[in-house]
Amino acid sequence: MPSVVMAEEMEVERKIMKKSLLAEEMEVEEKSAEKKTKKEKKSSKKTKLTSESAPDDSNSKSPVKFKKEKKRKALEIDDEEERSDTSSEMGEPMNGSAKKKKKMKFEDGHEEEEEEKEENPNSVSNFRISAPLRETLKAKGIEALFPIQAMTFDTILDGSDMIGRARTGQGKTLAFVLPILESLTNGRAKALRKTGYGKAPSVLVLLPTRELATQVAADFEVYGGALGLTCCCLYGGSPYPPQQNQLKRGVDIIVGTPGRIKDHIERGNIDFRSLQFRVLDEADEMLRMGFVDDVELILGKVEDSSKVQTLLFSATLPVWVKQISTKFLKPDKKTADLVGNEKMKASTNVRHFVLPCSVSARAQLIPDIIRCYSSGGRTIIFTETKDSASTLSGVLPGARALHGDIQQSTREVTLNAFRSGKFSTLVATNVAARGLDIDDVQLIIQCEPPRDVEAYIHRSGRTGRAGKSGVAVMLYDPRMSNFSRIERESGVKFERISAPQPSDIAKSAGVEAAEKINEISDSVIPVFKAAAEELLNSSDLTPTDLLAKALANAAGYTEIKSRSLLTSLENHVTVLLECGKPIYSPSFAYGALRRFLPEEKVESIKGLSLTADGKGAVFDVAVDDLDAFLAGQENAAGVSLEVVTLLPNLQEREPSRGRFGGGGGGGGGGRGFGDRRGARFGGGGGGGRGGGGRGSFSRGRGNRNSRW
Ligand SMILES: Nc1ncnc2c1ncn2[C@@H]1O[C@H](COP(=O)(O)OP(=O)(O)OP(=O)(O)O)[C@@H](O)[C@H]1O
Repeated sequence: MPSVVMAEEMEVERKIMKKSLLAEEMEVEEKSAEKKTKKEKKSSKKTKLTSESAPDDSNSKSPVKFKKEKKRKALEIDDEEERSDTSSEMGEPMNGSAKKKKKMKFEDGHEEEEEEKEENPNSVSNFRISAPLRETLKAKGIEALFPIQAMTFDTILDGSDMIGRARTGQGKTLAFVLPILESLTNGRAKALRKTGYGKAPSVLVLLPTRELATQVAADFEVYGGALGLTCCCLYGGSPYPPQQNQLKRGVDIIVGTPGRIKDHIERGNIDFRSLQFRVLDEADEMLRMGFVDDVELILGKVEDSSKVQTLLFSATLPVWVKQISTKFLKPDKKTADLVGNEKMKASTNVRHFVLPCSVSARAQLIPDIIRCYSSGGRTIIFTETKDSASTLSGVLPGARALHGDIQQSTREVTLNAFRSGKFSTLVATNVAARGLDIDDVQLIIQCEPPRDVEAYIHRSGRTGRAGKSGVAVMLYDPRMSNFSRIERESGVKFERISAPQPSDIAKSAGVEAAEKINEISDSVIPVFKAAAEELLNSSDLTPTDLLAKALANAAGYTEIKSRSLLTSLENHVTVLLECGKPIYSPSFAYGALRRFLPEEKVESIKGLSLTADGKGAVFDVAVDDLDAFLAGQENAAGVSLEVVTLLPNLQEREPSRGRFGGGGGGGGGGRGFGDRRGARFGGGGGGGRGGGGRGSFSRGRGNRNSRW
């Protein structure tokens, strides 16, 4: 699978932009402002750090700080339009050093370009990060901050409320963890932090799921632990006493889900009088899940919220969340938005595919998708319901399920086993959609288009993290689902693929089997030689054909089944019907078939779709019925049937009526039998399911986790 590679020139330009951004911040730190060139100042205007209102300068500000604020003020971009030019290039994490080209002149007069290493402006050493934290980052392989981290670090450390948004896998967690820890140990919050037995917490982090809470708490434990700070994780489904005891002994940081934290507040276990930071991670999901009342109640427990810094992070921030956030954040909050109004909201490190597949063919098809697209890494499969996660995990070899009905202790065991590579296919509901950061997840399969675009963005974002590449395949049943709204709202241009054919998969299995034969010790030859000679002498097949059968056997194949293009069913083929005149509707196509086929055969066809040029219809037929179909056409003048192995352009389905649109919805025209994996369907916008955005969010706790 080709990885997503960025053009070198873009890379260099991006790094220059990043440099100017950092230089902007460093200017405040050091008094070396004069060294900055005009060019840097100009390009630094691309900084997307925005302020909702002028920062309050009234508090004791050093001249240096004042200068910084003044400068920031000059950069303020208040209107959405200006924000929309947020550069995704800036949003891409980069590691190591930037490279620039240096011209070398040789004695004979010829010149050569040489790449010269330049210090990464986002290098950890360029930030106010103390030695123990620097060392811990280094031990984790982190030597430079990712863009969202570089953009928010000083702002948070200097005391501002902040909204942070960057695409999935770009390091939003450390974007709040690092400045909070520095503030508590060396910065503004140090003086106010409580110490000793029974200390009240300084930090509260709220997250939507237990798994995510555990993960973020682990980061606080690793990095905070290096600074002598303690953390406890509070989530439902686990016993109260250990959590109560930890709170009693005193902790610096509390991470958890709103329901359990609220319960602890009601039991009088948490004292928020010393709280200095509140973080809402995956804020939109938490509010959407019906936690809004709990969140409000919890945040409302802080007596003087003007003294507390509130930070809100997510890869998706629908407008309604931004509106709510005004309740929780101060008016002069800053925004670092690396997505902004850019069209592409999902990860740019992921290849996004869609594949037509009927519900009944899923279990057959998924193992082949994994074989073709997982590059030997881990796969997460998302289902819409808990039931289908359980069912699917039961039929997929070596897969395990994760959803809200599974006991918390089992959920933890499952996730740990997946993380540590004990099994490689996790079938999950949306409990695993947000935030989970698991190494080497190469492939995401979504069994059907999710209900909202945010779910698509977060699910597909479980791969392609921290600058690595990944693949997301979304299945859809052409008769039941439609992905045009997700395509439109996420900005993803899906690559249309059809099911990997068993023969393709068998071929690669054959290559693997042949490689393995070379690894087998010669010691087996004397033992098997007699049988081999006997086979050669008694068979009519050539030695090559016999060896091919032996390889098939070694790869576990006794026969090759075909798979249809429309519904991905085994032992089905896809057939193109033409009548010598336009086919305007599916019923017209059915009518044409009825002219020469008995009703039960017509009823047996699957996935009938009209071609985008309006001249044909395609459908899937059982291999056993194919002869009857082809023989029947002889008796129907003007009708022709042809087995196809590449999917033609199809008309976009009209979702509201559950039928196919007639007339010119196709776009692209022509039959377009292109590359099988890239076979494109008719374009056209299509209304999408229900259309429109979400107007409201649910309140109360009643509905959370109900489906997943
Ligand atoms: N500066 C860095 N250098 C290298 N790796 C990093 C850096 N910052 C974070 N990472 C790694 O990047 C991965 C993704 O980080 P993180 O989980 O914080 O992403 P995210 O933006 O919160 O994603 P999501 O939106 O899916 O929650 C993690 O494995 C993390 O350790």
